[in-house]
Amino acid sequence: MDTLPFDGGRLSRCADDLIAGIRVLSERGWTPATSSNFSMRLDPGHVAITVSGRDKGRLERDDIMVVDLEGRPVATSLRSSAETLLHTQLYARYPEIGCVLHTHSLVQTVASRLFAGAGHVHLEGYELLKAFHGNHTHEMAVELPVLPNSQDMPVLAAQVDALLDRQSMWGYLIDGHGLYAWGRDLAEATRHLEAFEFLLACELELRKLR
Ligand SMILES: CSCCC(=O)C(=O)COP(=O)(O)O
Ligand SMILES: [Zn+2]
Repeated sequence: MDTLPFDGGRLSRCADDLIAGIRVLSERGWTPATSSNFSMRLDPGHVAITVSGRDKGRLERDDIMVVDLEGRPVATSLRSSAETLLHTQLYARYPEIGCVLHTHSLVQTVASRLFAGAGHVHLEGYELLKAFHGNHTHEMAVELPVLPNSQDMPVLAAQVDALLDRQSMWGYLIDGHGLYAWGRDLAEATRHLEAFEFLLACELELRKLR
């Protein structure tokens, strides 16, 4: 019997953790209509990622597969997320990244439309900015980029790479699409995702009141 090029036990543990975390996000309504995709680093060269087209609120172990850092399936005939390249480009670029989360919440999608013209959402003055790794005060600003949407993943990935060449960041919006957020592990990526969601909701509320 051939041996797998990754640790099967680690895959099972990652899949279980990922599925439990995704279920919480899905129960909040952040993964409508099979949207969204999620991944976790297995080892320096392999990533566990959701299979394309699955209902992300009802994932089972078989809905998580393995790809290499170029997004090629490993030891499976399943098709990984259509947006796999947006995950693997982050793992390939930053060895410290351990988890990438992508959701399509109402708040994220509305905000992406509203701020697409500006190209970013300016987040400043919020205590919750301290939720982002490396931030220690509310007296700072975070620019959350908003990229034009595309069905061409290499085009989108090139836009993300160009941004990462200029600024350090923990996430970005795609216009009319959703949010990508990441972190060193599942807990940190989830915290970043939740912080972006909350801060975007604040910005939308402020728009209504002004
Ligand atoms: C039905 S949502 C359209 C695709 C998308 O944006 C998404 O997040 C889910 O795609 P996947 O291939 O990862 O299921
Ligand atoms: Zn998507």
